[in-house]
Amino acid sequence: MLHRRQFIAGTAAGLAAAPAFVRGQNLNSRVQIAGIGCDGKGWSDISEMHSHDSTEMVAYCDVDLSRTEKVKKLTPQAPVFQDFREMLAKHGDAIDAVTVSTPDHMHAFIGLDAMRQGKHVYCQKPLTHNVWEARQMALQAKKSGVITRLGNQIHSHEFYRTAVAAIQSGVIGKVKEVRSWCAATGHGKSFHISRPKTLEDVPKTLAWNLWLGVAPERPYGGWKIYHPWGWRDWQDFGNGALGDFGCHILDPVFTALKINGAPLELTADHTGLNDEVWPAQTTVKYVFPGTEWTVGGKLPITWYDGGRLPSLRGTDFPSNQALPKSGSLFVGENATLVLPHVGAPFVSNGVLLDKVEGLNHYHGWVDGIISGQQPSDGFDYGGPLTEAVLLGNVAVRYRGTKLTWNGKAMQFTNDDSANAWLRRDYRDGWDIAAV
Ligand SMILES: NC(=O)C1=CN([C@@H]2O[C@H](COP(=O)(O)OP(=O)(O)OC[C@H]3O[C@@H](n4cnc5c(N)ncnc54)[C@H](OP(=O)(O)O)[C@@H]3O)[C@@H](O)[C@H]2O)C=CC1
Ligand SMILES: O=C1CO[C@H](CO)[C@@H](O)[C@@H]1O
Repeated sequence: MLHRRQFIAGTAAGLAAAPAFVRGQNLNSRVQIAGIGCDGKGWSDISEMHSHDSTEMVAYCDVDLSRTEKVKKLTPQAPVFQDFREMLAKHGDAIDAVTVSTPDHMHAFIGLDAMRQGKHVYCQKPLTHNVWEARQMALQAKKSGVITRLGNQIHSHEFYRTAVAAIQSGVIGKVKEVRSWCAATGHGKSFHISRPKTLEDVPKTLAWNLWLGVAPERPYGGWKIYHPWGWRDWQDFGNGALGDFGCHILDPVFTALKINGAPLELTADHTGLNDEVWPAQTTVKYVFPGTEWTVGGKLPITWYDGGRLPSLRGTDFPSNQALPKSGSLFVGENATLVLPHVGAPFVSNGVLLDKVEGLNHYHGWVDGIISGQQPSDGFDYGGPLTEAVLLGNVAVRYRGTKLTWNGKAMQFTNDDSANAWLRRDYRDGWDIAAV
């Protein structure tokens, strides 16, 4: 039998073309994973992958070495890098798969490069920072034949799975309309109007240029101005509350109603936008094509964030009953289903729902690599979901204007200027090639 390394070396030439899961099937060993982004959500992604019986964490990468203490304790033998490109170049033979848990602006740059090298990818939500990148991620996953999963772990949670099964059992009838909302008002910076004036020195452990990556240059502002965590509200790095929570809260809507098409049109309203940060409160009215689980040819879905709440309660939903802080209302022909964000779903007519067991989302990806079966929520699904979410932030730039969208052509059809917001200009040396 070939040694693992020999096997990989022997097949490396054909790797990009061959389905990469072939490696996992023939290894007779563990799935060897590298974690990119080691703290914050990265730490939970890494520890969950590590807890699978058939994995080995073989390398780590984080642009800030001060944030790698936990992974060094977890597997002291695994090398730690600051630049994922160096990690893949020097250690790539030992790596079957990667987790990408960096801030959003780097997901596509890293994820595409990894998939082009035949690595399976588990990537945090939203899948990318802009619509074009989401399309490229889905195309590359298909081209490389790798096993992918979006890191919206609640997709596999008992509550979301229960709601999906209930809707598909017909308990509320076909769905007429959906309202989804999120209490978050960004992450505390959505009222800032400009960048910090006082700048702190870059910590010695942090490679600021690598943190910036594809984004335009700007000085390191200080702890939590951008890194870690604070990047979410800034347009160059994150996508505000919609980008942060859309792929969580809209996920059961997409899964339950089998939405796999792009919206037909969308209109946004909000509390104000500058050139730097996303608005504090946003509403996006989408119209999607109807599906087998909806009434008629069109499905309205409305998104609210920053504490805005839906006014429409739907069939039989008592107007004095409080809505959860975040969640979705599925207005059906016969009743309304309320799905709190990570809360037990309930139906307005009091029908008790059959509980569906939750699954380990992270392990589902590893099991997919081992079996060669793409789990639900791969980039073929996470790409379109992310596109829909991020289209909302394009509409935010055209407050009050209805934008019509041709998903297949990836184009707005009634305002060409909006098409410029589908992707960004990449910093010199950080370009992303189309698939
Ligand atoms: N699924 C979920 O429930 C959650 C998902 N997320 C998602 O996870 C991702 C990360 O968010 P979060 O952990 O809160 O962010 P943080 O800023 O706290 O952490 C990101 C980590 O990635 C590192 N990093 C940044 N850029 C790179 C790079 N180019 N290469 C390698 N490492 C890098 C950071 O280092 P540094 O210290 O320099 O910033 C840090 O350790 C986001 O996409 C977010 O949306 C977040 C929370 C929950
Ligand atoms: O996905 C996420 C889940 O919740 C966090 C807040 O508590 C978010 O900020 C994060 O990005």
